[in-house]
Amino acid sequence: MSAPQINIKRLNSQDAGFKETLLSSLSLPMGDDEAIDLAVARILAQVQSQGDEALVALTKQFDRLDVANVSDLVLTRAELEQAYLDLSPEQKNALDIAAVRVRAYHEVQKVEAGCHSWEYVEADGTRLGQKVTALDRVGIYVPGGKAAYPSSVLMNAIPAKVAGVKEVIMVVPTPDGARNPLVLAAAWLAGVDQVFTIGGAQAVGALAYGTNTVPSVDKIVGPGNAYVAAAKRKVFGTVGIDMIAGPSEILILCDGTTNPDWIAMDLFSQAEHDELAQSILLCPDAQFIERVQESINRLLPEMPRKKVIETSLTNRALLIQVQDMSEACEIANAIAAEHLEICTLEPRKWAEQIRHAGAIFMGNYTSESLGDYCAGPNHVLPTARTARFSSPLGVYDFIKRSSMIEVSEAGAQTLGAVASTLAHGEGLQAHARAAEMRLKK
Ligand SMILES: NC(=O)c1ccc[n+]([C@@H]2O[C@H](COP(=O)([O-])OP(=O)(O)OC[C@H]3O[C@@H](n4cnc5c(N)ncnc54)[C@H](O)[C@@H]3O)[C@@H](O)[C@H]2O)c1
Ligand SMILES: N[C@H](CO)Cc1c[nH]c[nH+]1
Ligand SMILES: [Zn+2]
Repeated sequence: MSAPQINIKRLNSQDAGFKETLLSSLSLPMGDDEAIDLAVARILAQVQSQGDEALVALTKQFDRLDVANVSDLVLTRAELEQAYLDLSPEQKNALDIAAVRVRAYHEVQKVEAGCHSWEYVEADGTRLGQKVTALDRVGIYVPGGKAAYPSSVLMNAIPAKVAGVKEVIMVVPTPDGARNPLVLAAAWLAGVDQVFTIGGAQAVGALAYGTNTVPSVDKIVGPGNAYVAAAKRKVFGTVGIDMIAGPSEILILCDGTTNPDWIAMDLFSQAEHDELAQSILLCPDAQFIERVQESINRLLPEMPRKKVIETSLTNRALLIQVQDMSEACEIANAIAAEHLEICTLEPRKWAEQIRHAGAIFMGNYTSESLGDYCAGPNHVLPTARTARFSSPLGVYDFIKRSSMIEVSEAGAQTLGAVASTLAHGEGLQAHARAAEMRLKK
């Protein structure tokens, strides 16, 4: 019996109106849905006014977890450690290796991405510089509605700890009370300081405003669904946020030299996250696109998450025939995908033409899924075309900079004259006088 045909939208870059059709098929940034916005505003107000009591009620309502007291939503460090100790040797080893690799990458990032203080001294002795300090306390949101994400625990907590954040507070929903042992173990391994089993907008509200039990934080990071995204947008200003990371995306550029089964499975790998996830293939070879479609049809029925994958592929995926690889790169820059795989003979050559992508995976052996778990770079990445202006979560998200200025007596003479002239020009006499008073008579 032949495999059922999965209906995936086909486009050709030569079609009339291709660019418009493509752009209108891409994901929109999350958090713009009016009904969700309203629901989230109510939840945040409830958390702000009722604190712990609201957390208990909302966790019962949305996660079907009925606890008598908010203390039942707290996980102790001992529980986290026990979860780690109870892992199978294989799981422990995999988690350890992933944590070591993620830490190593972010240690290098801390040095190379300018996450250190610096200063220089001018000829007259004036010192100027930048002081870098880690945030005091951050909240990490670990999604848990449709799947459990131990890898996201590592990706959020490790860079925070590498940056020097003293307190990392984690929230993770446990629908129906189901705690994922790998999530708890990852929290222990990454050095998370406190964990609360709460999720959604109520968890974001608790971290932003604080309750008697949940401490308020300075910044909230981590991906989540539309409720989490809307809540993060709303609390921004009270606390910092990293970005609004939406449903997963993968864009594959392939010259037709890769095993089509590999391409099909890589498309599945992001589609299986969410019905709203988006998988796109750009390829100049029409016959190869047919072979990928055949692989999809044959491989999908054996996937445990085939329902989610099929919905995502039929509603959101695109198989696009392009003129050549150069055009594929141009289109990839317009899409600005979260994950970009370049499955070609000369991946580095094409990567040079890419300006916009959250993460670029080069070569046939670099499946995106390696990056999700253990390559080392962060898997929390900009989605919905925001890679045009934002970057992966990193050590730099957990630090801030203060400008340092120490003007010498000699420096005050030259700078004082300049400041005085400009201040008078702005009509700000006190500014001028403050500079002039320091001038030698
Ligand atoms: N970019 C990344 O790094 C990354 C990593 C992992 C997951 N993801 C994405 O994160 C998302 C995770 O979503 P999820 O749903 O699995 O978990 P989630 O933890 O983000 O959301 C679950 C919470 O949503 C709230 N909620 C659900 N329905 C609600 C309703 N009707 N009203 C109010 N609140 C409601 C509940 O409080 C629940 O605890 C997926 O889109 C996935 O693709 C992204
Ligand atoms: N691909 C997700 C980010 O879009 C991250 C992830 C976690 N686990 C598996 N995948
Ligand atoms: Zn993934």
